[in-house]
Amino acid sequence: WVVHRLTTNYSIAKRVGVPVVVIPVDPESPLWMLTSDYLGPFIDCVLSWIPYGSGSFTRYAHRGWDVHDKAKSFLELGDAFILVTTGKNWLYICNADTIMELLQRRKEFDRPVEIMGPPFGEPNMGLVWTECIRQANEMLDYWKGCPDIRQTGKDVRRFSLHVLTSTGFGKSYSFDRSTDEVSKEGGQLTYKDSLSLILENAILVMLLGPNLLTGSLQRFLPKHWRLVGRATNTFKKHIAESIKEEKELMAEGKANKGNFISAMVRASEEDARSYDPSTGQHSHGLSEKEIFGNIFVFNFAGHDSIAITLTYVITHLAAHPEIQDWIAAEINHVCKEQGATTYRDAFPRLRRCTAVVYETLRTSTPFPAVVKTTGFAQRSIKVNDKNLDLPPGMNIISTFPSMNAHPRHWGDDASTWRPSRWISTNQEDSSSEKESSIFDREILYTPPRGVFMPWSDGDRACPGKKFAQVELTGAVSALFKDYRVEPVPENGESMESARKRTVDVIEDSGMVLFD
Ligand code: HEM
Repeated sequence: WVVHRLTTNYSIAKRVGVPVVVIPVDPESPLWMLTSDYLGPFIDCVLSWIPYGSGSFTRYAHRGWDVHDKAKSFLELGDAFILVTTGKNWLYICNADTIMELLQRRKEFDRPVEIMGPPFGEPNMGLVWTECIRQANEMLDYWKGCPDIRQTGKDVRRFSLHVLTSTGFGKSYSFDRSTDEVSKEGGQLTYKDSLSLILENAILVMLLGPNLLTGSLQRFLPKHWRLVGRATNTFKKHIAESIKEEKELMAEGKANKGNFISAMVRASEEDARSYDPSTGQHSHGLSEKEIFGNIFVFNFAGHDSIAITLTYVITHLAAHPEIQDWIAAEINHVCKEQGATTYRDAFPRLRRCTAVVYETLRTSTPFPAVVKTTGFAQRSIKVNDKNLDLPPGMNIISTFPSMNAHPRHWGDDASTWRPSRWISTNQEDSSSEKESSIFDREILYTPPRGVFMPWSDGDRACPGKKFAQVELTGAVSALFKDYRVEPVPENGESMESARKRTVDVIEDSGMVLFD
């Protein structure tokens, strides 16, 4: 079967006219997804003893291979190549124009799965800013009490969860770690506990589905799965109550609560009142199930993405004390000397802090690719001057880590983490600018369209882009205003070698399905 699939897919791929690489597995198979993290290193080890070891299997069979490979494959094979697997054929693209075209021709190259984004308006950004500064300061207070911090991951996830519960649901929690051990056995789960359990077990929830976890067969499931089922039920109840409250406020003509769920309920109610004269149809607004789905997507998409990026930011900064001083000078100027602390005053001026976030997303992006499909039809796409005819059922991958590391766009030091590449200084010295400091004349670089897209682009781009920029810039400014981070040296190790080890840890990091 494997040989039959591979030869069929290979002959289809060959006709497209770009280089072809073959791997004898299906990266989309659930079995391979669950086992590849464990089997991958073992297979690598076995294959390294035979001549085939340096070939395509070890290089391309792991999920997230492009995170480590960066631009190498594209420098060797050109801007497009096809990975033939026992499942689909995957066309990998590292070309800004082609990627933009793919994202814009949405009707032809849709996403394999449809999901809808909730509203992310500018009015909510002040709330995001206030909450992320508060959470970052409380996280800092907690860290100040620790002799050294061996693991930031858990704390940063807590930070990100709290920003979501506050902005999404109007529930503000203190960072306090002593409330970690809530009674999850018999007692009532809070909104935060249930959301946290769902997010930590999101793969389980998606694989088994909420119906199985909460239905009549629930009592036959393992204890932990039952707890996740209980969390799913409780979460739904909290959302239902919140929707009801918001509708009552609306009916009484009262102001909304200023969080995402209320924004979504109101947008949905307005939509339900609208009438489309061209079709003669009234819109139905969003059902409770759809609002629940949107809230889940909002939380799922906004949780780990922030936690992963902030973890990388802190780790990069630990290896680069000079950049900590560079951003501290800006934070000092904007927040202390100029007294700008609000979203409107401070965020647009903290360009160096944003540059640190962008440079981290460039070198260690949490979303390595956007996947499109040709669907049921034959499509064509241009890569440089060549038109490629693509067969139905082919996946097309725009690989961000490769684009982000390509010397064509980022120069010879593309693989170096250097936030200053994002900042230029306006040299003009008009009379009104004489008083202004260097910080006020700095400009944040905007790369050409299609070159830097951690949030994707086009009409299916991340709706949380601004949310993420505000939250991450706010967190960096709060954490590094008065404090510095440095690696903890191991026995007898110099600080220089500890910093080098920190960079190695980043280089060695990658994607895993479970931790
Ligand atoms: C550094 C942080 C983030 C990055 C790099 C990021 C990146 C992305 C990307 C690349 C997509 C498109 C995925 C695809 O097309 O397959 C996406 C979708 C999405 N993101 Fe983000 N995101 C971030 C933070 C957030 C935050 C904070 C939120 C919400 C608070 C959020 C909400 C969403 C939602 C709801 C979608 C799905 C949109 C849809 O289906 O139309 N994201 N994100």
